[in-house]
Amino acid sequence: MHATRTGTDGTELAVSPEIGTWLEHRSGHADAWTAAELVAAKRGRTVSVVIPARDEAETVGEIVRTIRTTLMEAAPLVDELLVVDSDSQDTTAAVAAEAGADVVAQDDVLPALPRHRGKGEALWKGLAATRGDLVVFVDGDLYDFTAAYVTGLLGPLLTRQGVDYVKGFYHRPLAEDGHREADGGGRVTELVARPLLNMFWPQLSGFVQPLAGEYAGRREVLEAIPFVTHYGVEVGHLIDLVEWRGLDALAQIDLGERTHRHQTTQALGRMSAQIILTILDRLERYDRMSLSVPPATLLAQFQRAVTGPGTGVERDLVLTDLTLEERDPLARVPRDTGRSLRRTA
Ligand SMILES: O=c1ccn([C@@H]2O[C@H](COP(=O)(O)OP(=O)(O)O)[C@@H](O)[C@H]2O)c(=O)[nH]1
Ligand SMILES: O=C(O)[C@@H](COP(=O)(O)O)O[C@H]1O[C@H](CO)[C@@H](O)[C@H](O)[C@H]1O
Repeated sequence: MHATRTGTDGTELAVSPEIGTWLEHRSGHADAWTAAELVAAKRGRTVSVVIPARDEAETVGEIVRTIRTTLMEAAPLVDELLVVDSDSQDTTAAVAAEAGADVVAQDDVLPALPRHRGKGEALWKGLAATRGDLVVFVDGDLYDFTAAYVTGLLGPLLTRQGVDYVKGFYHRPLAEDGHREADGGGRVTELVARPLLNMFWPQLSGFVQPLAGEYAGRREVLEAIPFVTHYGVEVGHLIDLVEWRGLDALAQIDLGERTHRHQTTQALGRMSAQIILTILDRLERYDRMSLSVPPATLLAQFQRAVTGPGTGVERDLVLTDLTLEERDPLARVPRDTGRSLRRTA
């Protein structure tokens, strides 16, 4: 990829040489490795896959079956497959178990700790409940998941030196109600995360999908960083890791195309606010900005009235507490490490 472009006024624009070099040698494609090659590359290391799932009964079963049949039975690449049931109100847990996953309720992991809600909480609990040396995170709402998602993310971790964390990237169509916009997905990425990361952590500007829900890392690194409990978890990881390990310890892999269940615009508004608050928190944490007045954390949204007049604007008021909560690095949390994994040669 030529990391230069001509600006609107004809001037030559270019990403920094660091980004250009990183794009060249820390980006790759999922097809670069076969499962058999990665099994041979394990050399005693074990692999866990964690799927956070809240009300994903429609899609989680196929994802689990794909991993179990192709990456556990046909090739012993994945040693542990865990679905974290994150307060589902549907049959997610039963569907996942039937398809062959281990299943744990989010609140049943480290139950003595205070409870939190959110995706990051599900991921942190999944990390705590597994033992693999390498951990792969895959969302449970994917419609076109393939085993290459997992082999692609594991490739750099099993075959490259110095890589601690690998993000997936893909084309993200916006497909809903029979309408499909080829690259309309990743709305929070394009409208919120990418602009802010480019402004404040330009070294991360080479990530095609900084919010991708498919990524993998080395356990000792994943257990050394905090997990924001809500949707700020991905952006929090990227900032914390680039500050701690440096850009060269991060990689990204082309996984092709990804379609998933899309949330409403208002839900993405809440997600955006959580991501913005996470970035503001990191700006202060890394001494890049000091806010004389801390941001408010109550989000007021308005939706078409279903309960009749009450707000004076003929709409229902939806209030969300966006207080940033995060789990400490798991390495600091005493826990039963009794569960071990069979280590293959
Ligand atoms: O509190 C939560 C919120 C989300 N998720 C899961 O995290 C993944 C990504 O969440 P979502 O699809 O809501 O985010 P999006 O992909 O729309 O940004 C999905 O498997 C969700 O079921 C979860 O386990 N707990
Ligand atoms: O990338 C995005 O903009 C959002 C929303 O995606 P869509 O606009 O619904 O395709 O999805 C991602 O963001 C979440 C917050 O980081 C992640 O948890 C999701 O896994 C990821 O799909």
